Amino acid sequence: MPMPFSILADTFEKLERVTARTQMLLYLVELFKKTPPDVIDKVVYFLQGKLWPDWKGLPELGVGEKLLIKAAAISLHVSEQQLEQLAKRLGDIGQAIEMVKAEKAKKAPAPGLLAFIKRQDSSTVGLTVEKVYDTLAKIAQAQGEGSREIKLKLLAGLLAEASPKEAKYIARFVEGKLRLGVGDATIMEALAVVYAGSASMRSIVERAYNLRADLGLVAKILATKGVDELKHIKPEVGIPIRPMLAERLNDAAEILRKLGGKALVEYKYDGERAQIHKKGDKIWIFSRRLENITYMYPDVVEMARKGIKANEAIVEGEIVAIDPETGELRPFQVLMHRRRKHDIHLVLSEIPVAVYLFDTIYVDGEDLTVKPLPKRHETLEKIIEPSERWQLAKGIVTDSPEELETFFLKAIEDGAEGVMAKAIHDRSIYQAGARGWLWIKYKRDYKSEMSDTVDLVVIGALYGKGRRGGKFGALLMAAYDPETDTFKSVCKVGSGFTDEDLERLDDILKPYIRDHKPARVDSQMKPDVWVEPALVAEIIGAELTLSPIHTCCYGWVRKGAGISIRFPRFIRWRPDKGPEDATTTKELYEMYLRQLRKVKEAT
Ligand SMILES: Nc1ncnc2c1ncn2[C@@H]1O[C@H](COP(=O)(O)OP(=O)(O)OP(=O)(O)O)[C@@H](O)[C@H]1O
Repeated sequence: MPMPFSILADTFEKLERVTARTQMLLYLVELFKKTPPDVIDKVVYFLQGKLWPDWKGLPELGVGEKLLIKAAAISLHVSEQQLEQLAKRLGDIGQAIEMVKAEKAKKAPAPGLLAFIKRQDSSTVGLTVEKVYDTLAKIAQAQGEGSREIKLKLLAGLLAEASPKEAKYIARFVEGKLRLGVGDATIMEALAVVYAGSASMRSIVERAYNLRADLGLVAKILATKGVDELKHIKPEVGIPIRPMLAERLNDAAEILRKLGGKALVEYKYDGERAQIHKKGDKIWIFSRRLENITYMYPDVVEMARKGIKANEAIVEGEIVAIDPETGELRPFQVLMHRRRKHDIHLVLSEIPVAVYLFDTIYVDGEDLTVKPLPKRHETLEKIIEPSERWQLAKGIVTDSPEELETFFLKAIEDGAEGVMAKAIHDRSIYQAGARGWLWIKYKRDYKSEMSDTVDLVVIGALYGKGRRGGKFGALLMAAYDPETDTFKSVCKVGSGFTDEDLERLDDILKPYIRDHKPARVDSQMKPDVWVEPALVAEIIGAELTLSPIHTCCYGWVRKGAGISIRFPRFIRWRPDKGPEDATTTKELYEMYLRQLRKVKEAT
């Protein structure tokens, strides 16, 4: 049974206006109930605002504003100029198209019999989700010579067939501006309700998504084969796995206690996490956010091809910039220059890298995520052929806090960020997508009371004063709460920015500015403009404090108060992190408790 695209357009309209996550969930449940199982993947991709997972490295739509206006003008029989002006006035091309289309429909002459029949016919079938998806996919795949014409024709045809509302959303999708503010976790919860009978089954959907980062695919397996099938999902080469993450502590003895007395302690390299997949001669590299970054590291591809002895494998390591002369480690910022350079081959010698491997997830048919760390490590050692720039992370196994502390100091001296301590007991499995106490990071002290930075998400912006009048001067920042899939306010940060940071702020924020509070944002403080949670920044402050205004951990420590940061300072953007990778409310709570303990010990 084909699914009318109008159902999706109606849902988009509702989602756009929603201000509470519970309501958002209800709309999604309603939508999935109306979705035939064989198109659920497409519906999920539409909700994510994409045609396929980013990591697939498939082409994007490749339709700019100009082409969109041209296609819409053809389909509407109006001039491009006319449409462009209206779009400018409304600040939204989608809305302009909708308006002109609705106006035309009203003015259309009384239909002759043929047109009447045609209209009746198309209104019963109308545009289907499949047709819209397939046409958009064709538009994306049109590459090379003559592709502009093909894209134009396909898009104009699609817009001509659409109703005014459908055309609006198609245009927004094409522009990459279909920002519904629906998080993956909320989609998963709705899927669990509809196809597995209860929201509590979200964890099974989540596990599958953690091992196969393709929510459309996971939804389709669930909808067509049932929840049992999801339980048996294994990693697959070429499909990224959501990475295992670490908790944090700053005390060697406490770290060892938490890990069961004895641990593998490794350098925590300050670079970019890389999940390297190998199948025969083919290599993929995925980032911490599961983007396909293979093209950025042709040198690492070569190293992996030579340095992995297995035929099929998934290994993890940190790519670090090194000094071309001395081979010493260089900081993360140096590596990030590679992201900004267009001609990668030019920077290969300018910014050489080394890879320090620390885990293996899959080797020649064997799913290692369910195996304890010592077994995974042993396998890693077996399949790696080390070379100067391709080796295992430096590490020791220890049960002594003193030894751990000395190793930590040595790591810092060598240019690492600190150490990663990892459990080595029988239950030390690879927890894909989870931040747990099996891995603990111990980072350098930033010489202030607040001993570690946090990564917070921008949810609002405030205009500056004086010299900065009329431009943004401060950001409202939030922590992520995975339980409720919401972003809770922590602090307003207005210092630490360089002049250059401030100059770029307007441009960086622009695509995410909203005229109402985004549905997943939980904040009592009202900024000058709301910002859709998308941008992550690293923040440090003097200390964690209790605040009556901020909603992070509200009521956890004291009734009527949340946790905030005193004297927060911006350190840097974290483009390698998505909003759901930000510091969580629970982490801030634990940091607050530790700080409290330290203060007590000192007095
Ligand atoms: N030996 C190592 N083992 C595991 N991870 C390592 C190691 N060395 C460096 N890392 C990096 O440390 C990160 C683990 O810290 P965490 O799970 O908190 O992620 P994160 O939030 O990106 O960390 P941070 O913000 O502290 O850099 C990994 O994602 C990886 O990039």
